[in-house]
Amino acid sequence: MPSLLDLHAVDKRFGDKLVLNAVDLSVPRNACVCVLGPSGSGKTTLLRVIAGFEQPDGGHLVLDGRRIDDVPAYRRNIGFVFQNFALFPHLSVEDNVGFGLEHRAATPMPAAERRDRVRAMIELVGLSGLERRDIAQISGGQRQRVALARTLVTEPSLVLLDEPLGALDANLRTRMRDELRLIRERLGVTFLHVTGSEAEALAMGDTVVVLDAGTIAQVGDADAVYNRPCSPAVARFLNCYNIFAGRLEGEEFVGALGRFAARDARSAVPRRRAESAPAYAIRQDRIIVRPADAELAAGEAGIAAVFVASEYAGASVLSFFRLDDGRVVDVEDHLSLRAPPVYAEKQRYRLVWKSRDALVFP
Ligand SMILES: Nc1ncnc2c1ncn2[C@@H]1O[C@H](COP(=O)(O)OP(=O)(O)OP(=O)(O)O)[C@@H](O)[C@H]1O
Repeated sequence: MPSLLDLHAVDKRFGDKLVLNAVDLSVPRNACVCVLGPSGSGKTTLLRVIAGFEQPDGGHLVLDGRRIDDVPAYRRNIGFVFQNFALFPHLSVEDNVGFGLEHRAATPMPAAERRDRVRAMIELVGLSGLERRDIAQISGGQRQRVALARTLVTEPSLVLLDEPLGALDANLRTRMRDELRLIRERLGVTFLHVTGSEAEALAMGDTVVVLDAGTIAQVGDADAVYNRPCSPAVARFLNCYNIFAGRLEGEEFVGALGRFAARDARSAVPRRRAESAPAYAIRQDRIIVRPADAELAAGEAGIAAVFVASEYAGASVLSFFRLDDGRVVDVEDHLSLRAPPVYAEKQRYRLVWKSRDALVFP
């Protein structure tokens, strides 16, 4: 089936700065595509260009088989959910949700039909009973739902969400992630969601797109992006890899940490970015902590390090080890797999991993 939205070589400049650089992107119908990128990578600009709030400086956009470059924002049938929700504080929940319908550019809708649509949408996002409340009298999570309902009630073909969970506290964010997914699936609408949170992108995206300084660095499902980041930069955004610099010498990766076999490491990493320096990456949860004098088995690599501290992170414990050159290596122990680790402070250990679990970026 043809995609709902296609961007072809889209550029956007602000002054001298190329903020979007030849962006090619396909958004399938009835899917959630999450764009993950650090602050300043161009996520909001990408959404604003798609919505029609900004004009691209190059390339073109196709929505539902139709070029939309010259279509004004209000006629694109694209919804936008802003990070700060942008609700009207002096209006009730119901009036906020109804606002979009009331001010439609096309023919006005009869009042009774409008009311039914608003009520149905309020029910869908789980806010029945709060219709008459002012925005100031509801919680952050409820405001989030109002913002979503206000966008969805106009039946857009595509909904753009700009860090929609960024204003919520951590607990609520996790709950709303599931809620958003369920609502999207129920309506069969397409979401293009941008976020700086790798957890959010991996949990919500049927497709995850990694944006690095205005360029698409990788596109894949969550599993592919998480397990096979295509560059050190992507691995860094994922926040779950220890990354070491060095160079490839024959079948070994050589760096300040020593020499590691790269032959059976997963060195066939796709598409090396021309500007990225060689690197060796090992996921935090692939490292096993052994006594300092433990021997390495065949196919294993390891380094000596001193335990510094641990911190609980919900279902896992993150432990920090200092290497001889001062750098810190993070080790993650999933509590579903192992008992909580007990490491002695300032004690020396050997951090061990299977060479084949390492990623080598030549
Ligand atoms: N209207 C503008 N005029 C000039 N520069 C801009 C404008 N809007 C954005 N920029 C610049 O473009 C770059 C990308 O900004 P953008 O807001 O798209 O990034 P982002 O990935 O959404 O960041 P964040 O996660 O911090 O919101 C930044 O360097 C920003 O300063």
